[in-house]
Amino acid sequence: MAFFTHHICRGLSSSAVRHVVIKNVTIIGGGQMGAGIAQVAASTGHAVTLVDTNEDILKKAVKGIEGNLKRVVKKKFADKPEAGEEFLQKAMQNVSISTDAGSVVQGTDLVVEAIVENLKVKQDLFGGLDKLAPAHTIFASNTSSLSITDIASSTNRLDRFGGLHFFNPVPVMRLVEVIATSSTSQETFDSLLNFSKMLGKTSVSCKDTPGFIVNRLLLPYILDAVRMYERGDGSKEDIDIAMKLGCGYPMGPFELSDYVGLDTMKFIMDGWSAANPDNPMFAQSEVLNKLVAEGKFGKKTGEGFYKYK
Ligand SMILES: CCCCCCCCCCCCC[C@H](O)CC(=O)SCCNC(=O)CCNC(=O)[C@H](O)C(C)(C)COP(=O)(O)OP(=O)(O)OC[C@H]1O[C@@H](n2cnc3c(N)ncnc32)[C@H](O)[C@@H]1OP(=O)(O)O
Ligand SMILES: NC(=O)c1ccc[n+]([C@@H]2O[C@H](COP(=O)([O-])OP(=O)(O)OC[C@H]3O[C@@H](n4cnc5c(N)ncnc54)[C@H](O)[C@@H]3O)[C@@H](O)[C@H]2O)c1
Repeated sequence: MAFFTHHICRGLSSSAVRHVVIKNVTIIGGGQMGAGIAQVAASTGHAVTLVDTNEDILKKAVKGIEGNLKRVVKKKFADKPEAGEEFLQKAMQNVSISTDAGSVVQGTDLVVEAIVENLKVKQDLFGGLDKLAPAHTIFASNTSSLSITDIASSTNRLDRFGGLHFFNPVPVMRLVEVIATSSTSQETFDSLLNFSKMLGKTSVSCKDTPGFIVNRLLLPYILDAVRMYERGDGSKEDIDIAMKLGCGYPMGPFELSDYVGLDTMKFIMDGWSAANPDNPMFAQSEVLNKLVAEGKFGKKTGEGFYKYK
């Protein structure tokens, strides 16, 4: 099916381009990404339910969202405190939490999944929700590296399934990769593009290929940095400094890996190593495996490549 590119609709009048207006959003996974997506969706007028299996994670997520929004208010409404307070209250009223995904999805327009980077866990989640969500509900995964086609295969709504790959931290990073599979309907694709626009994001699209655009280019870069470090050619500190001062990156590869989460990095690596067993690029990283085995996942656990206070 030929898709509209999101800058040019190929010869069709605007009336032919339809999309579902998304108001109620269920975000599954209250970790780094889910909380960030919830913050942005709630502060742009969407009714958001953040779902996780762990109640404590949900409570921590809501506290983090409120803290981040207070930072936004301090800056954006510096000379309009009342308007700032109203913005904060409205956004927070848009956020609710639940540990019961099955009941929440029965009243939702869009499910955005941001759970652990494991294909079977994602498939099991969507397979169960598919039986409970209304027919019009669109499903989207925030996966970093898995195939949207493979994730969607556990459902019967292949036409209403796509990828929405946000970047960390979601409130700051302006990009969303909007991914259609060969079964995604035009209406679904346009709805996901429109939703991204309503969030204030800039979207790009590409085929449903491993890592989409950014991660397919980011993975080799980070892996080469890790190999350089493992060979003893340079310290992790100097490699980070070199890429920040030499290329203007806000974070070097080791800082970024700690920020993303070494557990997630390992999930991604394991998937790509298994899919490409003969490609030396995806050979396992000893230093990554050791850190993860020791529970050192980076910023989220207080230690990864670096120690955090
Ligand atoms: C190790 C082996 C690896 C094996 C290979 C596997 C590789 C796989 C591929 C990689 C993984 C992919 C992961 C994912 O799918 C894709 C990604 O998300 S990649 C990550 C993209 N993100 C980045 O590159 C982030 C780069 N860093 C930055 O932009 C900045 O450092 C920062 C994080 C924004 C922090 O900015 P600073 O200026 O340093 O610090 P401040 O605290 O002043 O923040 C500035 C500004 O931003 C606001 N802000 C910061 N953090 C948050 C937050 N969490 N939520 C909301 N707002 C935040 C802060 O308020 C400031 O705003 P201001 O107050 O100034 O208006
Ligand atoms: N961390 C990043 O920088 C980043 C960026 C873009 C995309 N992603 C992708 O987003 C997803 C989440 O990443 P993260 O960094 O937020 O992970 P995270 O570990 O911070 O959060 C994952 C959350 O999902 C919850 N969870 C796991 N299984 C669940 C289930 N069956 N039902 C409900 N909740 C469940 C966990 O309790 C946890 O709170 C992954 O697919 C990852 O590849 C991560």
